[in-house]
Amino acid sequence: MAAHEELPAGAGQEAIDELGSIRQSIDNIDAALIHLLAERFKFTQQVGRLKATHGLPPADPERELLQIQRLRGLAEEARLDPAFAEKFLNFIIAEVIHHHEKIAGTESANGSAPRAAGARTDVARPVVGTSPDSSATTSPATS
Ligand SMILES: C=C(O[C@@H]1C=C(C(=O)O)C=C[C@H]1O)C(=O)O
Repeated sequence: MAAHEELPAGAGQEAIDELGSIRQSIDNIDAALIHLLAERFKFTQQVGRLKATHGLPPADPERELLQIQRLRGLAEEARLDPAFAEKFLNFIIAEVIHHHEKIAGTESANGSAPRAAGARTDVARPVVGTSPDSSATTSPATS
C-alpha cells in the first residue's frame, strides 16, 4: 500500500506504522543488494577482460560448482533455502558469462557462446534458469 492510499478497513494506525517501518528496512536491504551486485559486476567485468586478453574461456564450471557448494552451506547456516541460493547464484553467473562472451566476441546469434573445441565435457555445468523464482518449489525465505 502506497502512502497516498487510504487505510484499508480493519487495519489500525499502529499496524500501518509498523508495516511502513518494516518496509523501510526492506527498501534499505534492496538498496544494499543493488550496490553489492554493482560491485560484484565491476569485478567480474575485470575478470572478463583478463580472460579475453589471455584467451581463457568465459565460463569456469569447476569454480561455479565450488561456489554453489559454498553458498548452499552458507544458506543453510543462515536458514535460507539452499535451492534458492543456488538458483540466485546461477542467475547471476549466467549474466556474467554472457558479459564475458560479449567482451571476448564469442557470442553466437542465440546469445550463448559456441562450445570451444577441446572444452571439458566431464564437468557438468549447473542448470541455469532464466529467473531465480519461476520454478522454485520451496519458499526462499527459510528452510
Ligand atoms: C567471474 C568468473 O567467470 C564466470 C563467472 C563466475 C561468477 O560470476 O562468479 C564464476 C565462474 C565463471 O563461470 C570467474 O571465472 O571467476
